[in-house]
Amino acid sequence: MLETLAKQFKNKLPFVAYRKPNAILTKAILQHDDSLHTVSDFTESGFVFAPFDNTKKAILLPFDEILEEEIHTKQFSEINNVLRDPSAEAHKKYVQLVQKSVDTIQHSEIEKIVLSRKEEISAVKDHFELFEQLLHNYPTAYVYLWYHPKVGMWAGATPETLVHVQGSTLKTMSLAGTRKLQEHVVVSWDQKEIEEQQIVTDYIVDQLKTITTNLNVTEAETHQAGSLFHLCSIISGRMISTINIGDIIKTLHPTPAICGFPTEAAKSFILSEEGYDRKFYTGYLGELNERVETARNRNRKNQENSAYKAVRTNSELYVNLRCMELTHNKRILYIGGGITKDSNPESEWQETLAKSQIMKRVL
Ligand SMILES: C=C(O[C@@H]1C=C(C(=O)O)C=C[C@H]1O)C(=O)O
Repeated sequence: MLETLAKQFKNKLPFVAYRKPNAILTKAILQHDDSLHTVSDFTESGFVFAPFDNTKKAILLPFDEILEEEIHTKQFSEINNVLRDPSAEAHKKYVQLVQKSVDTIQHSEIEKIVLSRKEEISAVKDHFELFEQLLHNYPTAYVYLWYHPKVGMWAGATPETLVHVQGSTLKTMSLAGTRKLQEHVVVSWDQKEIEEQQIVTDYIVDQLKTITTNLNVTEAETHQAGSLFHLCSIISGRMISTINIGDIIKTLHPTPAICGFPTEAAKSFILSEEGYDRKFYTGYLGELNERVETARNRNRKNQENSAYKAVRTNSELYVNLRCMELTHNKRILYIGGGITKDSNPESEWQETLAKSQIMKRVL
């Protein structure tokens, strides 16, 4: 598969390759021309790649050609320890921005702001080697490599589901709070992280309660993502009949896990203060309205007969975190974290350093 993707890239044709969490097979979608398709009403079918800013268009790669294969990976080299830390200037700027966010939260209606920064590193490995290393190191993440000649190339290993929809069944996730893996230390959570994650859960439940039935929320549990831990609850339900995946995306994105709360106030703080364009970082990606045939009644004798088959559409979308943009000579890493009234600027900086290691170890 990797050779086919390399050929597609050489011919400047769009593709995406991805492996779902804990899956064996990697899937690839190859587009046969270089047109730039965008989503208009979410009834389209294809692989969606959407930016953080929901006023901007989401890109769609149609399912022109689908490949599926187990990629046997190996660790190429030792973990990359030679990368320099970000500059003192980057540190100072981020700490100041966190302080400004804490001050804003303490003096306004805003409860949470998710701040982020980017870090540029010279490219060493080839794009496909890097993808292989992501696959090798992060079996429980959604690992992807995405390319469009008119947009660029992105790769990531995200722990966060935006939403999965199978027919009318819906499943989403509330993920927040971060701890670094430490040997022989059992993770424990402070009030700050518990509240931070509860803001996300409450928001999702509130957004979904009028458009779903049978809503169920699990207790927050510790969820491991590479060398990090997060607090996570699963929220599931059934969409009412007048609702489609587009309505669900519009109600959920951007969630307080990657934007803040209340959404509009947090978003305008981010757009005016963060000082750079997040592009597709904290956007979402995945299969949109994939048609899946299912046998309607397993007891029927004639299962071949199409009358006994039902077609439903599935969508499986993930939040674009632990990701980077790949240019011919650079890897641009995007990293962030949630700020609340109790955030400590230096700890928030350390959190972004820990998160950046997820990408740095495969560079
Ligand atoms: C924003 C990021 O992660 C999000 C923020 C988290 C936090 O604030 O603790 C945890 C998981 C994600 O929902 C990121 O990884 O860049």
